[in-house]
Amino acid sequence: MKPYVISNVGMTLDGKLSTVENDTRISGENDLKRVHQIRKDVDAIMVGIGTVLKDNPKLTIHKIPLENNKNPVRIVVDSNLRIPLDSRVLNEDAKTVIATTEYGSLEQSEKIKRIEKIKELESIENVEIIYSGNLKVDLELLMGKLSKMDIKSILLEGGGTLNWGMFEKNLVDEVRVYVAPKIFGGSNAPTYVDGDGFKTLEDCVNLELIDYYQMDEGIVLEYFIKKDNNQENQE
Ligand SMILES: NC(=O)C1=CN([C@@H]2O[C@H](COP(=O)(O)OP(=O)(O)OC[C@H]3O[C@@H](n4cnc5c(N)ncnc54)[C@H](O)[C@@H]3O)[C@@H](O)[C@H]2O)C=CC1
Ligand SMILES: Nc1nc(O)c(N)c(N[C@@H]2O[C@H](COP(=O)(O)O)[C@@H](O)[C@H]2O)n1
Repeated sequence: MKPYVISNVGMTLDGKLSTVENDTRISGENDLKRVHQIRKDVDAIMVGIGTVLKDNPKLTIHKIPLENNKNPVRIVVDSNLRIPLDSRVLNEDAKTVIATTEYGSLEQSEKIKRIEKIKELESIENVEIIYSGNLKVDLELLMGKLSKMDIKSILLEGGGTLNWGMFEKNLVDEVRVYVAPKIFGGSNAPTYVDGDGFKTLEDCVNLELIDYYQMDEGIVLEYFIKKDNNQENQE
């Protein structure tokens, strides 16, 4: 069993998650409330280390009232333990899981030093390091481990590199995106799904539209991922 994964982003009409200079103001206030409602409905929120380094997000419920003082678990996918110790995701507002590799490109002695530093934070019992794969985090293995930790649902909040990793391995179940009526442009601006990309139509992910509605100045689109992708693409 793997957790149910909902992928959400706020993107421009040209699929950008930020400008080339990392201006990420895409969603309006109502859309951010919609995102925080999803945060409330899931067991965990997952991002890549690129997003932590660029945005320093809190990844808590703070745009709508928090009930029972219970934030979802925060998961940071971080192969080489680049997470700064003063990152907001390491504060005491919620539990944080750092998913890293057994052996990465990082010198083992350096990695051990970083683990020791993070373990000092573990004394406040809200940070846990889990290991899956080598060189980069094995996302399929990670999903199995998270499932065993009783994480049944995850909101995947990007960025483009991690989104690719999750789509490539067919680990996403549902997509909800806010599309702002803006064009950011720029081949170096992150898009919804970056990475290597699928090579042919036969390989790509197919989606089924389930709902769409206006929000702020943009539109929200909701899709299920078609799981019989290969069959679909060969018809
Ligand atoms: N508008 C929006 O809704 C959002 C915008 N963003 C933007 O996206 C940008 C960050 O995106 P990225 O730089 O692409 O970073 P990212 O957040 O996708 O993190 C990528 C990192 O994840 C790690 N990783 C480990 N194993 C992996 C695997 N198997 N597959 C993929 N990644 C793996 C790698 O260290 C990789 O560098 C920022 O500019 C941020 O502002 C991020 C989230 C939401
Ligand atoms: N849905 C959405 N719309 C935007 O316009 C955004 N810039 C983002 N960014 C994501 O939200 C994180 C910030 O979370 P906190 O408010 O700090 O809890 C950011 O890191 C992106 O993952 N999302």
